[in-house]
Parts: sequence; C-alpha cells; structure tokens
Amino acid sequence: MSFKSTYLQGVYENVCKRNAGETEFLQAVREVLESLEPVVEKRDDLVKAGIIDRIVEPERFIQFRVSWVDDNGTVQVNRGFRVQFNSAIGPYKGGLRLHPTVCASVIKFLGFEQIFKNSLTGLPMGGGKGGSDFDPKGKSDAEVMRFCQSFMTELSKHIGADTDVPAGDIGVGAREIGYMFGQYKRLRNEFTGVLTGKGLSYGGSLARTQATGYGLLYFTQEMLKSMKKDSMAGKTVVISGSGNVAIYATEKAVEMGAKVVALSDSNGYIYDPNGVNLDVVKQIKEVERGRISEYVKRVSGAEYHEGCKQIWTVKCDIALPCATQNELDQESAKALIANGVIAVAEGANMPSTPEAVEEFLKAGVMFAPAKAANAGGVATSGLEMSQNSMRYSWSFEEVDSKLKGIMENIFHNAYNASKEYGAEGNLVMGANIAGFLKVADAMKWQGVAY
Ligand SMILES: NC(=O)C1=CN([C@@H]2O[C@H](COP(=O)(O)OP(=O)(O)OC[C@H]3O[C@@H](n4cnc5c(N)ncnc54)[C@H](O)[C@@H]3O)[C@@H](O)[C@H]2O)C=CC1
Ligand SMILES: O=C(O)CCC(=O)C(=O)O
Repeated sequence: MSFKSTYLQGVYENVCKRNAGETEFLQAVREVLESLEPVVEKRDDLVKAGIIDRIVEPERFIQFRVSWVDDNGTVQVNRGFRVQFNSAIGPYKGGLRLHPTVCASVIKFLGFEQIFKNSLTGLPMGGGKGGSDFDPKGKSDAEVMRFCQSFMTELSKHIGADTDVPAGDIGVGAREIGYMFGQYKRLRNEFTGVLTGKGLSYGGSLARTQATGYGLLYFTQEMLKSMKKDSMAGKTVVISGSGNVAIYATEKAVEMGAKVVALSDSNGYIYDPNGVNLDVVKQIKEVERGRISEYVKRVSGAEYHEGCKQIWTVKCDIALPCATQNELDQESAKALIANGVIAVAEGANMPSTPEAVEEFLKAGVMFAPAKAANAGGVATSGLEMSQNSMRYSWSFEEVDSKLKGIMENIFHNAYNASKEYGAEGNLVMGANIAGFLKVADAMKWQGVAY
C-alpha cells in the first residue's frame, strides 16, 4: 500500500533505503506515518520545518561490545545497544531488553514507539531504548551480575539522570536493574536517579512493578466505559505472556471483577476454566524463574498446550497481548473475532501485526494500541524520576492514583485526537497523532539543529 500524501511516501521510501532489512523498525514507522496523513493536510508548518523527516531518524545510535566471563571461565561476547531517539520534550527515557532476538531493528522500533508513548503520558520524557542479545535464561545469578556490570561499564558513558534514564523491559527486572545501578554508582561515585525500576531501599518507586499491567487495565476500563458504557466486571480475559506485564494485568483484571482463563510463555499456554491462580503463577515465574507448564502440576482442572500462538483460540471477551512483538497475527485476530472478542488492549509493544489490527478495526472491536495502553510503566518511571529529584517517596496509593489519572487522560486525549482528525474511535490514529503533535511542536520551537 502506498501513502496518499506524496510527501509521506517520500519520507517512508527514505527510511526504507536507510534502514534496509530492519523489518520491525519499518513496520513501526509505517504505522505512525499512515496515521499522520490528516496531520500533513492540516499542518503545513510542520511539513515545512521538516519535522517528519527528522523524527524518523534517531538523534544517536550506540552499539558496543559486551564481554564477560561465564561460570566455566570462558569469555563470552554479546552486543549492546542504546538508541537515543528524540529528546525534544525531555531526557531520553525507555527500557533495556535482554533477549537473544535483540538487534538494531528491534531496538530502533522500540525507541521510535517510545517517543510517542512518553509524549502521551504528559510527562517530560524523550524517547530511548536499549538492550543486548544476551539471554538471561539458564544463566546463574553470578553470570547475570557479570554481564550487567560489563554492559553498564560502557552504557554509563552515555546516560545520566538528566540525559538518558533507562529502565527494565523483557529480561530486565529488579535483579538486573540492581546490578546495573550498583555498577553505575561504583564508576561515577554519584547516587542519582539514573535508572528507574530500582529496588525500594535505594530510590525505587512504589507501584512501578505493578504499573504497566495496572495501567493497561485502567486504560481498558476507561475505554469500555466511554465507548460502550461497559466495564471489566464479569468479563472473561485471555492474557499472553506471564512476565511482569502479564502478571500485574492479571492481578488488576481480577480485582476489577474479571476472570483470567489463560496465560502463556514462549513454549506454550495454560488454560484454567476456573480462573488462573495468580499466587501459583507468581511463585513459578517471579521466584523460581520456571516455565508456565509447571502450573498444571500444581493446580487441578487446568490444561497445558504446547505452542504459544494457540492461546488466541481460547474464547474470551477481552484479549490482552502482553508478551512480545508480532505475537498476534491475522489468523489469530480472526479466531478472536469469531469467538466474540469485544476489546483488545496491547500490554506488549507492537504485539499485533498490521493485518491483525486491520481485522479488529474492520470488525468494530475496540482496539487499544500499545503506545497508549501500556504507557503506565514509563509514566510511573517518570514519577520515580520526580521522587528521586525531590529526594522523597510517595505512598503506593499516591502513585497508583496518579497512574490511574494519567491512563484515563491518555485514553481521552487519543480519543479526542481521533475525532478531531476525522477517525473517531480509531485509537491507533488518535494515539499516534496526539503523541506526535506535542513532540513536533517542541521540535519546531527548538529549531533545526537537531
Ligand atoms: N516491563 C514494563 O514496564 C513494560 C513492558 N512492556 C512490554 O511488555 C512486553 C512484556 O514485557 P515484560 O513483561 O516486562 O517482560 P518479562 O521478561 O517480564 O516477560 C516476558 C514474558 O513473555 C513471555 N514470552 C516471550 N515470548 C513469548 C511469545 N512469543 N509468546 C508468549 N509468551 C512469550 C516470556 O516467557 C515471559 O513470560 C514486552 O513487549 C515489553 O516491551 C511495555 C511497557 C512497559
Ligand atoms: O519505564 C521505562 O522507562 C521503560 C518502559 C518501557 O520500556 C516501555 O514503555 O516499553
């Protein structure tokens, strides 16, 4: 498909030439540019200032070697990345991913998405992302520590509390953030809020652990209420993944009166018609770092099925993809629609393929895109930065209520932008446009040097 606007077509062709073969990045850019067709018609000032040509090019892309020694004394080499994509509205901000699939394309797609997501939160944060192809699975604690220390030894040269503030993502939780923070402090001899997602005893924020999952449900609840006068109460929910986002999405969905019947990991999924027992899942995933298949050995009446994609064939009212990019394709979308799904909200980053999104929109399924729906994590990271700057801590209730307010605002801003730009209810367009406009105006006012 080509763009209606020849200007946007040209921008996209340039991005394709410069980033050949980077499929995830090109997918993310294409989706945003498609949403900007009506903006280009209305805002010639932004076109003249070259905002769109500039926003698709990272301000800085850093790639580095990470060498470390495993428990057998063998030297291992991984590749580290940090993309500092856009700093128009604040210091670069975004997570670090440790997973064997990490490459330039994945880091750039995540960093690009982060620009608009962070803008939607209303907090002063630019877009960044980083990570490594290191696989924490099967590694000892000591190996993870040595890797994190080596990774931070290079990364520390490029980040800072007012420059670039990384956090967690897939494969990076409290343990990894702790090792990285310790190494940064050792190298720089300064105690600052250079990372978020820190432990509570050394500057972390209450509710950051829960924030992405809880935020996803606050957004979904607001979407159901505003668009269909409905709520989560009594709904059957399927959630993919069983990591940080999936676990706390499950917790909040249950608190709102829904029943979560399926969860997955990269090997397969569990189906529990009685509603999953979250204590068992937390024990397996957060404490033992085990496989989700363990669940059926501990809970009677539950089933385990090999293959994670089949989770989308489980009948549900609400589907929350919370695992990874492109995990929900057109065939899965059709299966969900045939089974009567009424809403899909993305907890993971870009989990639905473009064809799947099209199916949902065509079928009138309420669809909450990742940039808007999973922004609660980074929003609470922004609140952690504020608390660190004040050298103060808010209570769980204070942070949680700010998070809820931010998620409800994001829904309304995205919805209103979709209406203003002629696509009422299309939250993909609404979120992209609302996120873009704030950054675009800031870039315009700051001149062309960036
Ligand atoms: N942690 C955070 O605050 C935020 C995370 N996200 C996104 O949410 C997603 C999940 O991240 P986390 O929960 O933090 O990571 P995590 O590392 O805690 O958990 C990831 C989970 O997904 C599973 N998984 C991986 N590939 C899968 C597949 N193909 N099918 C099913 N399960 C699969 C893993 O087994 C693991 O259970 C990612 O896309 C991440 O970028 C987005 C916003 C914030
Ligand atoms: O909390 C953060 O800074 C990072 C969150 C993140 O990586 C994301 O929103 O995808």
